[in-house]
Amino acid sequence: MIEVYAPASIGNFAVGFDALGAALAPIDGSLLGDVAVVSAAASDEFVCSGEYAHKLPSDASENLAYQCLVHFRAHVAPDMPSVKLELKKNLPIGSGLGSSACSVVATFAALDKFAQTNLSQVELIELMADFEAIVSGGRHYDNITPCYLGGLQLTGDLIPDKSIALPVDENWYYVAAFPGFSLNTAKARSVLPKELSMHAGVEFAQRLSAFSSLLLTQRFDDALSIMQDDIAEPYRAPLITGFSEAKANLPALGAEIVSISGAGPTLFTVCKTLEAAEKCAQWLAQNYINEQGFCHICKLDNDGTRQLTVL
Ligand SMILES: Nc1ncnc2c1ncn2[C@@H]1O[C@H](COP(=O)(O)OP(=O)(O)O)[C@@H](O)[C@H]1O
Ligand SMILES: N[C@@H](CCOP(=O)(O)O)C(=O)O
Repeated sequence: MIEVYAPASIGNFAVGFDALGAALAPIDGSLLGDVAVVSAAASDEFVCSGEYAHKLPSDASENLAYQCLVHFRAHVAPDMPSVKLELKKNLPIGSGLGSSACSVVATFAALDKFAQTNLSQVELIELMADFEAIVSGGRHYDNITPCYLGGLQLTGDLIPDKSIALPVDENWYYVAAFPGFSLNTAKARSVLPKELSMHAGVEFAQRLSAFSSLLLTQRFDDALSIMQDDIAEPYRAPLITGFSEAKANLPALGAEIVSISGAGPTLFTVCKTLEAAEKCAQWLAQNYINEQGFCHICKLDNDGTRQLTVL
């Protein structure tokens, strides 16, 4: 049996629409992500369990993890012995935490290990991105590569091997608050403008390249000072009840920045101290999340996707 965990991630990371993403590790040691378990069976079967399984279509053929298994058997490893695939769906759907990417990454990574197909990193990343694109309304790697590789990843087709890891200040804390309602990624992409002005395009390129260079040269405070999303946040904020209030209130509690995680409705902050992160988390618990929501103080998950059990 192979059991693989894939962590939640913050797509866009404010300055890198579709190009920057970070994997999350709650500091309380809990696992925030999906798990795929592959074991030998008499014939191929699929089971979806976990807290959010009931939010997914009951027909297995509509579950991305099952679709990954069907593709893997047909096109990657036709000789693989029959398997039982169990997806433990621990992340809410349409949350802005890279939920669909988590399922796809955990499943392909587990199947690759079980069948010993030894796909290259780039082959796996491409396969994973193909499947996430089925539901998200666009092909982007900013959940896939941080989820798979861990850390903060600058990512895309133009980038050698699809991804470059960027350093962050080890003192930074990330508060991720899921308000408890869903926002479909494809819908949140549909409200974005189809074109950027020349000015906006130049500014986006400047901001992302400066942010990356500042991180790479350890100028972390300077990087934070330009961490802002002018590309997606202005269009998506109206879709997220409470986001504008949070953005207005959290800086006074020590949030260096407040932005939307992925397509939302999860929001995230970057804080320089645990004390500030705790104050932000408390405010968010009282003012942003409902009974179905949750809030985690996190560091980056630098391990990315990993095996939990091998039997
Ligand atoms: N294993 C899966 N995990 C998440 N979503 C899935 C899965 N299988 C199918 N889906 C469907 O894909 C869509 C994912 O919605 P999306 O808003 O892209 O989620 P997220 O942003 O959380 O990844 C939903 O319609 C959901 O029913
Ligand atoms: N770059 C994408 C990220 C979507 O992340 P998700 O977690 O909401 O699926 C976008 O902004 O659309």
